[in-house]
Amino acid sequence: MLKLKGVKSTFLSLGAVFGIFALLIHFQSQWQDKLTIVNYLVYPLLAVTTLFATQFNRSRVAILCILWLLYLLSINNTVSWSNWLEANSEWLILCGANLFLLLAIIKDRALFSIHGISRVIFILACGAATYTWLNVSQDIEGVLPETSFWQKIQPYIAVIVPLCVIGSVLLWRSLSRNSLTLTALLITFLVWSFSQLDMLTLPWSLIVLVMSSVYLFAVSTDSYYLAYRDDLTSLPTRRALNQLALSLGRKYTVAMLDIDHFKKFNDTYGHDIGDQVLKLVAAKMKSVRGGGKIYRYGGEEFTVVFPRKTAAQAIPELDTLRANIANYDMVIRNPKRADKSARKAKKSNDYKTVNVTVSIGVAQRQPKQKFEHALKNADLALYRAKKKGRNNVSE
Ligand SMILES: Nc1nc2c(ncn2[C@@H]2O[C@H](COP(=O)(O)OP(=O)(O)OP(=O)(O)O)[C@@H](O)[C@H]2O)c(=O)[nH]1
Repeated sequence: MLKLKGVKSTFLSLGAVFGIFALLIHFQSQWQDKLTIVNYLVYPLLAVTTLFATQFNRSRVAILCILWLLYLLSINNTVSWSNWLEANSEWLILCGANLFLLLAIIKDRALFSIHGISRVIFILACGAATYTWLNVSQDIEGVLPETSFWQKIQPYIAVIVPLCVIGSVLLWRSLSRNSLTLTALLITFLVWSFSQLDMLTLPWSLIVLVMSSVYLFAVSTDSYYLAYRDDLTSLPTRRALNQLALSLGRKYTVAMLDIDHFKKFNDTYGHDIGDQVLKLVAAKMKSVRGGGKIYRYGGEEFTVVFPRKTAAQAIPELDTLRANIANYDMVIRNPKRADKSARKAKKSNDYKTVNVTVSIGVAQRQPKQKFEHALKNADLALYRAKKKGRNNVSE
């Protein structure tokens, strides 16, 4: 299934990178004489990106950088296989595309381990499979019907048709996964194919320089998300909340939200269903109005911060949120079929509907008060909300 975030980030990234290439082509005269600097810069940048990617366990990006490095060395005739590559351009373009597809399918695993060896074997197998395909495609071309339709298609069977298939798979994976690494692979594939087919005419060192920057951006953004986003709910974590606290002004309101009787819920339905409920509550919380910023504080506790808002302004928004959650019939999949979408599960009667309520404690920051103190007051207010019988907002 397509993910809205995946669609957005894929098209934004594609637009940004191809926009940069368009600008580079447009202003060619301005940088032509500085190409030697680019030629020197690209190698250290590739090395830094490889180290950075390895450090953050993004082995696929590290492999990409190593492949680019080998390619640059081969086109500069510094390695022994340069001439062979030049004579086998069809193999080169298709093998490159197959490698990007392979990297989109395998997982990020530590490079310096048994997985590193398996990656090398996969890459060699990719090269061999490409070679076999090019031979087989010649046989296919030989047995095609003599009709004009097949004769028109014939020149494209060996390279263009596989490129279109690979491009479609990469596009689909990027749109449906919301992963910057997959988007970077899609961009790499497009840049590689367009350049090899002479549709993008820029020096390779410049292309690789731009691509290395794209990888650095992808790895650092992914790492930021890893550190500041909660894995289960995708909400920012307590670490991100502490970061926000540093930039808050004098006036703000903090709310602590806790799911009622969640231990009993877990005991009744199991931890997996508890996890699904946490996700659904988090998704519902994202709809809070009034500029509320949502964080997963920990466990089944969430924090909402309303910058520049008084408690009186925040409470109606929080009460609407509380009511929305209480009235929300949550469709829960059977955890054994967690791979199925809720809609499919609904069709097959393999679902149940559950409801939860939440209690919310609110505190407005008092003059000269630190963020931790305001948070503590919100926690005390939450305690009062629980005492009052839960499913309410207390100040
Ligand atoms: N499924 C799941 N459960 C969690 C997670 N984090 C915390 N919990 C559970 O949340 C429950 C919290 O229970 P308590 O703090 O005793 O409170 P409660 O049952 O919600 O009761 P009240 O807060 O008094 O209404 C515990 O059973 C935790 O195991 C999580 O990530 N997933």
